[in-house]
Amino acid sequence: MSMTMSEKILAKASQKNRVDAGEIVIADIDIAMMHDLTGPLAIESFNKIGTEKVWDNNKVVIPFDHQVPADSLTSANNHILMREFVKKQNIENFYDVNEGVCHQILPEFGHVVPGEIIVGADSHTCTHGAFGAFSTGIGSTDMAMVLSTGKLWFKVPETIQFNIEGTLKDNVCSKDVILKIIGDIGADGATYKSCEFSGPTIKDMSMSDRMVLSNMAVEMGGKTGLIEPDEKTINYVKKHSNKNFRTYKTDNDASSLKVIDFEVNNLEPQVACPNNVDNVKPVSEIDVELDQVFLGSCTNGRISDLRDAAKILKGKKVAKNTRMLIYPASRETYSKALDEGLIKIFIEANALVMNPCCGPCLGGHTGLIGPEEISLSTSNRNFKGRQGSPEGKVYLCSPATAAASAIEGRITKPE
Ligand SMILES: CC(C)[C@H](C(=O)O)[C@@H](O)C(=O)O
Ligand code: SF4
Repeated sequence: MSMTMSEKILAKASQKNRVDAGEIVIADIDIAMMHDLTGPLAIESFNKIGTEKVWDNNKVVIPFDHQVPADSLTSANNHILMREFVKKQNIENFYDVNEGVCHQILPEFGHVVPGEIIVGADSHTCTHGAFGAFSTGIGSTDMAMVLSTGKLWFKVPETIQFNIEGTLKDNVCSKDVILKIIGDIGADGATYKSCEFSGPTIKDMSMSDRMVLSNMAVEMGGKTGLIEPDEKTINYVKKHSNKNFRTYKTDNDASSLKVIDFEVNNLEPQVACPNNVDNVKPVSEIDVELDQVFLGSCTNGRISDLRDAAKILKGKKVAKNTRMLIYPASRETYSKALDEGLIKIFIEANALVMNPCCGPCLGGHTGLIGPEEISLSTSNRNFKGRQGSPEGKVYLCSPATAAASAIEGRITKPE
């Protein structure tokens, strides 16, 4: 009987031959991730449940990334609480303040493989759908139940498949594709749907470009953001992980499947304007002066993103009245950027290169914007107050648009 990729993975995880959209299942969890901001609450709830040991200390992954290194006594105390938990529970997959953004380091360290169920106490856990895993964000109290039992209930989602065709023009990136999709269908256009990205344009994309699409599935309400594994997926996963895995694909005649077609041959670079992710316009329609440009985050802080930006910034300078902050998404990304001479290009352009972490993305650590300031950002959210002051404004774009705009000091088409 025909099923979607999500249905197949949830059926396997709940030991069933078949599940249907709308059905409630109790699934075995393969990976549970919590970070320095959501971990403390999950641990508090876990302690209330009273279970002595986590269900499987090899399946729990704990990265520190939101407030690293500690920027206040509160975050220092959170870190201490979590390090103690790591020790007591004998959690080997612990990544302290030096490693980088959770959604980047999970695949880098081989925790992500196709066909598994991954839950994270962070909404952008949908990023790992790019590897064909059913991966989704959950709350801290749900995480406490997972830590305690290794299981979680899910309502099986229906699927919207975004079938993307066409060749992207130079300097048009996967970020522009996902911004266009969200602009068209709206911030609630895929609420509780399993979003699936497919078609020839996706086949041509690298794993990092695919991660950008999956990462932003939640910004249109998606439960997850899947991409059918292919040779590129398998090569990446085999390089990073020694886990066994199985791949799944959606049957074209699955009854809960809806397909939406997109053609991207003539797509222009896109920008999401304040204060909503679906307030999307082509970059050529916007003319705004910038106080800050942020290149980084789990959406666009990977090595390919830094390369895209460096190509444009090479030999140029960031505009005088604009500051550019660059946060490589992980230590590995930082190290590659060093080897490839990208960091030198950034420093010579007068950009500020920071440590791998979430940075200004959620306005809770470094690089906040003040009242009336305007930020252009390669991250995924731009609601009021997201990067600091509620009177500040955030525009979202691709790394190429960010780099070109930093040089001009205003939102500019990358050329
Ligand atoms: C802190 C965390 C709960 C939050 C999330 O879940 O997404 C953050 O990562 C974000 O991007 O807003
Ligand atoms: S980089 Fe931003 S979106 Fe991603 S996990 Fe960190 S705060 Fe959330």
